[in-house]
Amino acid sequence: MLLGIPCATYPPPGLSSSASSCRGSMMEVVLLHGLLLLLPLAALLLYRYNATFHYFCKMAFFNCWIIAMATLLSPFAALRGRSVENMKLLRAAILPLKHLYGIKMKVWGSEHLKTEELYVIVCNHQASLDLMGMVEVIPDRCVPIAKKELLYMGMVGWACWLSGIIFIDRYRREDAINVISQTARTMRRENVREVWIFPEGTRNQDKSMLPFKRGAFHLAVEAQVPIFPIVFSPYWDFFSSKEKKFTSGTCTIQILPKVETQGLSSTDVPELTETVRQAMADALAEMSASCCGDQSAEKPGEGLWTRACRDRPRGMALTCQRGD
Ligand SMILES: CCCCCCCCCCCCCCC(=O)SCCNC(=O)CCNC(=O)[C@H](O)C(C)(C)COP(=O)(O)OP(=O)(O)OC[C@H]1O[C@@H](n2cnc3c(N)ncnc32)[C@H](O)[C@@H]1OP(=O)(O)O
Ligand SMILES: CCCCCCCC/C=C\CCCCCCCC(=O)OC[C@@H](O)COP(=O)(O)O
Repeated sequence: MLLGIPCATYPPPGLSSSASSCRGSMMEVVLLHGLLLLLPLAALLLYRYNATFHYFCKMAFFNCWIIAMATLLSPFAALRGRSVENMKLLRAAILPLKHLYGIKMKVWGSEHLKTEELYVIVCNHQASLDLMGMVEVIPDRCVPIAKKELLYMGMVGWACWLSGIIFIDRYRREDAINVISQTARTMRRENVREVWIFPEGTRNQDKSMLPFKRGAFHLAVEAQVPIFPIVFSPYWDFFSSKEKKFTSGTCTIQILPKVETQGLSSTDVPELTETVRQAMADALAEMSASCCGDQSAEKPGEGLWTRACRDRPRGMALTCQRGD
């Protein structure tokens, strides 16, 4: 009996001897089963020895994890309605990923965020893996500002919306500015939540950070709240989407001292933006040199905060608490 077809009637009478074709069919089945066993083995070997395959598997797992968790958690989050409280669920869902990927997170300066006042966080943006670092440090009442496209990612979009994530359309400046101004008004009026923005506006794995968009700085100035710059060390050692590399490694997250915006107005925003970017570029250069042996990152060597503190615009209060 082969695949439910009795050998005696397969092949039909009149063709070659039934015994030899029966043997042939058995061979096919054995080969088929062999192939089915070999495929996972080949996949395992490829995963072990082929960096590109390894990269795509890990990225696929990352995305599947996010989709699965969003699907599982959204119904629970929906019970609460749209609320920043749901960020805790997202956080809990993403926290285990670092263990699965063997990525060690080191956080420096977390004491800076232990304050009752509201603030805006600005952070460099390298890849979607940043989510793993974000959940290490994001304060309880903090929501990210994200591109509108995320909202259309099915359950992921719904989970984001339920968690109070603020969406902007990057290609419609007026709309985006309105959303940011509304966020500033809510911060001032309700005094309830912090905001996390990636001021580069897009993912960037180059050695230096992109020029900063100004929305985050207008937001902080309009709301008259301080800015906390956060810098993630480069992922080069363990992750690169260009080189299709994804291994285990260490990421250091440095929370820099706050930059005050009290008394500043929208005319100070360009200088404020540059001051904060420079401080972050300095921190990134130091981290690049120490974590990844890189000496060529943007303007290294002058020391964290040194330039930002020394060169800050007149009237711009910058609280230099480290290495002043
Ligand atoms: C378990 C399930 C889990 C699911 C998990 C999923 C979780 C996901 C959460 C993670 C979210 C991460 C998402 C990351 C992103 O999506 S990054 C992309 C979105 N972010 C940004 O784009 C950054 C914010 N962008 C800005 O701030 C821009 O400034 C913007 C407002 C969009 C305008 O951009 P653009 O025109 O390109 O450039 P400029 O910044 O140069 O601005 C141009 C002029 O406009 C003035 N401006 C800007 N903002 C304001 C403002 N708020 N008020 C007044 N004026 C403003 C700016 O000053 C420029 O004018 P001048 O040149 O100064 O005259
Ligand atoms: C019904 C539609 C179903 C669609 C399913 C989509 C599947 C997507 C799967 C997983 C999504 C994981 C999303 C993690 C989001 C991480 C945030 C992020 O990194 O966004 C990038 C954004 O900052 C900048 O975007 P660009 O660099 O400008 O690009």
